Parts: sequence; C-alpha cells; structure tokens
Amino acid sequence: MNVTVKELTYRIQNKTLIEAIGIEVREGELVGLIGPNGSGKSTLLKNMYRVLEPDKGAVFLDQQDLFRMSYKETARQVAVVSQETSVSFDFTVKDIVFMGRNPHKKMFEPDTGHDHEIVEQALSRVGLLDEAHSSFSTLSGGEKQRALIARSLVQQARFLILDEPTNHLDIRYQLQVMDLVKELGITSLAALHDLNIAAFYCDRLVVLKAGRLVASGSPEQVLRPELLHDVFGVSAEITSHPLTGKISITFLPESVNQLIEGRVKR
Ligand SMILES: Nc1ncnc2c1ncn2[C@@H]1O[C@H](COP(=O)(O)OP(=O)(O)OP(=O)(O)O)[C@@H](O)[C@H]1O
Repeated sequence: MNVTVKELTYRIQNKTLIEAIGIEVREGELVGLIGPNGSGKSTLLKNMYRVLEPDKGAVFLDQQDLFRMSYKETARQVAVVSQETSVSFDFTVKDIVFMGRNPHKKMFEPDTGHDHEIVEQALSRVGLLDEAHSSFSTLSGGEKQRALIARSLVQQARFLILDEPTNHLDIRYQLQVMDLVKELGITSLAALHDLNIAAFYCDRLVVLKAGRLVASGSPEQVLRPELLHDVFGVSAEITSHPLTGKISITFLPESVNQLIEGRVKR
C-alpha cells in the first residue's frame, strides 16, 4: 500500500500543532518519523489513525481517501502499535491478539477455526505461542509490544503505524521489536527517538520540528551534523559503520565539543 499525506494541519485552541505536513510512505517501506519532544510526531500519527480530526489536508491509502472511510474499514486497513500498553481488564495474550479480528467480523459473530488459525500463526510469528494463555499484564514490555504486533498481524492491515514502539524497552527488546517490524515488510510509519535505530532500520526518514516538516530522505541524506544541530540542538559526529555500512551517530556533549574546539584552535 502507498500512503500519501497531503497538507495535513491540526490546530487546538488556536495553537497549530502540525502544519501542512506532506509525506509519502511507499509500498513495503519503513519510514521513520523523527523530531524532538513536542515536535508533533504523535499528533501527526493520531490524525492518521483517526483519534484526532485534522483541520485541513488529506491522507490517501493507495487511491482511497482515509477520511471518507468508515472506522471499521479504517481498522481493516490501518493497525497501530503505540507505547501505551496498559489494559484495564485481565485479558490473556490470546484475547488481546484476537481483538485484531474484530474489524473483520459482525457484532456477536462467533470466532471460527480460521480466526484461531490466524491468531496462532501470528503468535508463533512473534514468538509468543507459549505465552498465549498468560495474562497480558504480566508480560515484559518487549513481549507486550510483540503481542500488539501480533494483533496488528491478525488485523491483516496493510499499513502499520508505530508510535515510539520501543520506548521503555531495553536494548535487546528494542532490536527485537524493530527486527520484527522490518521482517514483516508491511508499509510502516514509525515515530522513533533513537536516531541510530532509525538510521539502521528505516528506508527513509521524515523530520519534524515545531509541527513542520523540515527534511525527508534516506538516513544518509537526512542525518547530517547541521540538521541534528538545527533540529535537536546537539553536536554529533556521523560515520559509516564498518560492519553494517549504515550511518552511525556519536553525540558529542558540550564539554567534549569545547575540548575539540580548544584543540583545533591551539
Ligand atoms: N490536547 C492538547 N492541547 C494543547 N496542546 C497539545 C495537546 N496535545 C499535544 N499538545 C502539544 O502539541 C505539541 C506536540 O505534541 P506531540 O505529542 O505531538 O509531540 P511529539 O513529537 O510526539 O512529542 P514526544 O516526542 O515528547 O512524544 C506539544 O507541544 C504538546 O504540548
């Protein structure tokens, strides 16, 4: 699925949180949405998964206008994995994953063997088959995210939105979740804070600053020291990693920066 965002603007109480954002996520791409705290990443994504209603602009899923679709149809096309993973009731992992079947069913329609098969396949794919009957709330953060990814798999959505999916996860689970997302190959847009992870996994990056799009392109094109300084207010050295060939960013704290400048002057 190709996703096109056109001139998306969202205001609240006369404050413009995102303004005229235009981005494209092409079939099978993983696009990273980066930007400092408060730059509008979650607001943009919430407009795209219809928790918020934009003031202006459009989103097209292939040729279909997202804002003209029913919510049920939207749920068949768009899956969301966000960082908020608490649930109010004591659901099992399997219950949570089963919820992904809802947009495909009528009210009170019983689950079929086909539904069970799809759910078990998804649990197996994310490595949680053994946890199927465990309580969701007892899972580790990484396992919860994997369960939510399994839910989006059974949803059979063609566009995956991830809002800081690796937040609060330790590095092993961060890599595991990103490996999984990459391996799925679903057209995906992910808000990410870790720029090295974004550089490693994403096909392209889009950068927000104060609600506006300020750059987009491959990680190599986007992650330049000048941009990091301008957008995040930090100094950084960018190298190409000898093993992975990917961009690697070393952030330089102000104290180190002063030391380097001092040496250069001497
Ligand atoms: N309901 C609201 N009313 C007023 N301002 C809001 C509201 N929701 C968000 N904001 C403001 O909009 C801006 C963008 O917030 P948003 O959560 O989209 O940023 P973000 O880039 O996802 O940030 P973070 O990286 O911290 O998660 C922030 O300044 C935030 O305070």
